[in-house]
Amino acid sequence: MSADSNPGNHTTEHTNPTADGRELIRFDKVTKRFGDNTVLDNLDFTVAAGKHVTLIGPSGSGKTTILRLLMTLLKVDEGTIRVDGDYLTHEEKGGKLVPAGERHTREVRKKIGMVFQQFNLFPNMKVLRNIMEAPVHVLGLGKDEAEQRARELLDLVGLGDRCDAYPTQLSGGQQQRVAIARALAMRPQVLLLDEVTSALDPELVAGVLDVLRDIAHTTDITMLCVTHEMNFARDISDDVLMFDAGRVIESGSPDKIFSDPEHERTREFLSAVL
Ligand SMILES: Nc1ncnc2c1ncn2[C@@H]1O[C@H](COP(=O)(O)OP(=O)(O)OP(=O)(O)O)[C@@H](O)[C@H]1O
Repeated sequence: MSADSNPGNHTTEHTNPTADGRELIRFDKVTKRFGDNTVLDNLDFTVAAGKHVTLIGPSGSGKTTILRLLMTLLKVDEGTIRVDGDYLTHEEKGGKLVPAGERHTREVRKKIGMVFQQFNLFPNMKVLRNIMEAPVHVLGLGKDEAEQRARELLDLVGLGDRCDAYPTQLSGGQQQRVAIARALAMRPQVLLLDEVTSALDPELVAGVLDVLRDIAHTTDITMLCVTHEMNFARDISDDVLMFDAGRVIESGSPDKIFSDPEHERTREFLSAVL
């Protein structure tokens, strides 16, 4: 599984007919600290285009921090992150790598969509407008085209008949499906999923996971997913990365990680959650 002799360097390489082998996400020696708490420690990993990668590990091991760094909601302390070859954390100026400016960051971030634990919909906008807002205002898409895209995505998530509802008129599961459609409306190359069912009542979880399974199996979008839903992780993942204390301690296919983990910490973690 490792890309080279560095045990911390993890590369996704399982067969996926939709992948073209291009590297879409690359973390190089990324360190992130909060005060004297080192949350990510010299982390290297890559995700190839079209792959679905799930991050698992104990609470506090740094999984969400990785997604927040990719969304540029946090900044790295050391190291670099690249998305589809472009530096997210830095930009090249006069042949030198310098910390990225706001404009550069905004451009690279357009390649990334994220669905959060809390749905974060705009409460004062109807469902259709929630989805159209960013394509119109960030991508500059015409209103008709944005609306057509939004309607198609609402059909995809099974909510084609709720265009005119306000978020508060929907169940949590429906709101999360709108949030998925909203993330996809930007046509991102990578979809980040951060414990997207954790805030839902149990009976609403399956509907959201079914939509995501569908997207995983019928599109070529790259996914990086943090979840405690291990059956879902098994279903959609090409690769599973097991985190502990800010490092990837083990990675491999879901069959390998869930059925025959090598690391004692992985075995302990799985016996606690499965
Ligand atoms: N904004 C912040 N300020 C200070 N500490 C933070 C901040 N965000 C995260 N942390 C700390 O960083 C560590 C990693 O947090 P992170 O949310 O990435 O873990 P996680 O693996 O996603 O955990 P969980 O499964 O519980 O969501 C934790 O110790 C957390 O308390």
